[in-house]
Amino acid sequence: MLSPKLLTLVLVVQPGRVLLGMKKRGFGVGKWNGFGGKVQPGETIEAAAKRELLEESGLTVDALEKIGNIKFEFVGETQLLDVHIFRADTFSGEPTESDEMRPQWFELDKIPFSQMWADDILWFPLMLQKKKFVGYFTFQGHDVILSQKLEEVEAL
Ligand SMILES: CCc1c(NC2CC2)nc(N)nc1N1CCCCC1
Repeated sequence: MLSPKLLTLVLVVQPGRVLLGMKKRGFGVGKWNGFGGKVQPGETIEAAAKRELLEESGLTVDALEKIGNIKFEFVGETQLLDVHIFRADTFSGEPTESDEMRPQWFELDKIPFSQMWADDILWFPLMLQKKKFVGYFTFQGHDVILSQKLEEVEAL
């Protein structure tokens, strides 16, 4: 079995709103999502999360809070995706469009879940309540969830 592919995802949250990016190319193009991507060899997961956030949104963060870990299996593919999810409540800089992402603030009652990965509507409420969670999703293609496990945890 291949080792899981490590990925990062950062949600920047301010009172009453969350920053999402419209993915302009590559994996998940056309979806709103947090900011993230691959962990490079020799890089910590947290350093990768900060790097990807800066590259994709122009924002710099001091503190990232580990809030979730979700593993994704796609039927017919051997590589598991292992997404480490972080929340940032403070940042510096201005959200800036990049080659990858077009950032936009969304009020918490207007999150565009129909244009996001199908898992997001399930764990966003936990993230917004500052709960910690672990999950395992089996997808058929990119849109159909065949099985899911999502549980709150005391610590990650
Ligand atoms: C792992 C894919 C994925 C996802 N679920 C997909 C159906 C499996 N959900 C959300 N929000 N972000 C995801 N990535 C965050 C890290 C960068 C790549 C996209």
